[in-house]
Amino acid sequence: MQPNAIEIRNLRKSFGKHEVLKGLDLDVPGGAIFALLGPNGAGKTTLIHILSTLIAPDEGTARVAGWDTVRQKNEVKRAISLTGQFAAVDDALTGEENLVMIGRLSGLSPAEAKARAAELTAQFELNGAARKRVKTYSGGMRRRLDLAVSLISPRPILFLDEPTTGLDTSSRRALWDMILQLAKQGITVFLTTQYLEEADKLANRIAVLAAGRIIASGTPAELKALIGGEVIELVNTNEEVVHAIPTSGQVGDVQRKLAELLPALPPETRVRLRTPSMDDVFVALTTTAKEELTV
Ligand SMILES: Nc1ncnc2c1ncn2[C@@H]1O[C@H](COP(=O)(O)OP(=O)(O)OP(=O)(O)O)[C@@H](O)[C@H]1O
Repeated sequence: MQPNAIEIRNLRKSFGKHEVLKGLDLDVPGGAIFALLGPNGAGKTTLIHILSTLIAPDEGTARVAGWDTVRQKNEVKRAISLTGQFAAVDDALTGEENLVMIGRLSGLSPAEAKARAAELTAQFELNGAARKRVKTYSGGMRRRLDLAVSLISPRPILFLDEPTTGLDTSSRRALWDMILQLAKQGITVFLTTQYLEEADKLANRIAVLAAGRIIASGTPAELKALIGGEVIELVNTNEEVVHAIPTSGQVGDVQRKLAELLPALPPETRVRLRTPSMDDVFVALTTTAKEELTV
């Protein structure tokens, strides 16, 4: 088994009095396509910014590729690609010129940069557009170029912040295929999305961020079991649900799942078992996400 690509422990972040992340714990296995689901303002981008060293947490730790995001920033940066952040695409240049320029900035020779640009324009189906200025690109082409640019020098972990927001269905599916191909090459993909369907199609691990906490996590099948199975809810003294864990409801399964969590739980945590609905699980998600759920 590969080690975890990302390990987050008790991560907290506030902006002024607004507490955005309220003590996150999360592991992302190496080689996974991991989807972080959550409504607008849940803190998804904030978490990506912490993981990619752009901002520091107030408390807790995050390790990316084994490196601490505060104390070992440079090592983290060398292990990750971040779409649309480190690599600013210049609208006045063509797609190819952008790729060559970023290739040169990443230390490739002119010939290597040209070769890598050609490879990436083919991989991201931008052949026809490579010689056109980026300002003439559609939203889908622009996203594909962003992704290509971030992959000029391949890194083991790729962050994609809402990669398909605003894209039409066919562009979205084309981008999903490309993300799946990257995962086949062994890249760990950490993406955020507001679309449950997207997480379901792409990801092998999903976590739902709402009100500053991970309210549910697991494989897509486990999350779906939340709809039809039972849910163990762990509730803190403020009546907040701190964990929602899918279970068959049988005594052995409940016992095993509680035993796994027990060492990390404050003793005053209360346990309840309930029949879930999709609305319960994704209660904090946006209307858009809820529409996707009913498709
Ligand atoms: N630099 C900042 N200063 C003040 N508040 C901020 C800052 N960055 C984010 N926030 C606030 O933190 C909250 C979480 O924002 P964030 O962008 O992380 O959410 P998100 O889940 O990515 O949302 P979206 O889906 O809308 O992109 C929001 O209420 C936002 O207004």
